[in-house]
Amino acid sequence: MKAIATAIEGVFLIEPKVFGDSRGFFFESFNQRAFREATGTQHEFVQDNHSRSSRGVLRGLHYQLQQPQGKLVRVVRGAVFDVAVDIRRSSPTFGRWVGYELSEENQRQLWVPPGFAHGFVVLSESADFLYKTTDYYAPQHERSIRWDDPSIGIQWPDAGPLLLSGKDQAALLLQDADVFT
Ligand SMILES: Cc1cn([C@H]2C[C@H](O)[C@@H](COP(=O)(O)OP(=O)(O)O[C@H]3O[C@@H](C)C(=O)[C@@H](O)[C@H]3O)O2)c(=O)[nH]c1=O
Repeated sequence: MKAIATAIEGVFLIEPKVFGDSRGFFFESFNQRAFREATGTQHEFVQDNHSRSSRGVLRGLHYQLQQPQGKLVRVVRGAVFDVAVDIRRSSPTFGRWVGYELSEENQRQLWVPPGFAHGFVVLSESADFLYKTTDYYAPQHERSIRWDDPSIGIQWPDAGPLLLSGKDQAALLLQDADVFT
């Protein structure tokens, strides 16, 4: 696998080594030793999640204020534009975002460390989104920042009419949200 540094330190775009042959393909979708070496971290993953969404579904921007989760995310069907926003107040990149298309075709993964808000929008008819997390789901600590917060200025690609959960429609602006120190 190849871990490509992004504009935000600690966030990596990961390209697995894919072995194609006449039967199809094979790749290691997660290898703890390779992941730790590539990212320089010692994280342990404790939960795997799978969501399915249709075109225009936007989930985000989510984080857990306590029990913050690092997330290793990928798409096994369809395509999404996936975004990580640095919400660590003391970080030199506080409020900055990076975004990448992750798809069934490019088989890319994004490593979103703890301390970031995360979200994605679905670009294909449907998308199956898989991710590993470094801490357990803790709904009482869940928070959501507005996907269109002008102070963050994420340049979302056009995905047609958007569909958000009630929770995400009621999300806060970054300036009003509790974030990490
Ligand atoms: C995230 C999560 C949800 N749930 C339940 C709660 C709820 O009834 C249902 C749907 O939850 P949500 O609406 O929060 O799902 P969703 O909007 O997909 O939330 C996810 O969005 C992406 C962007 C992330 O980064 C994730 O960490 C997570 O916050 O699933 C769990 O049981 N465990 C979990 O880990």
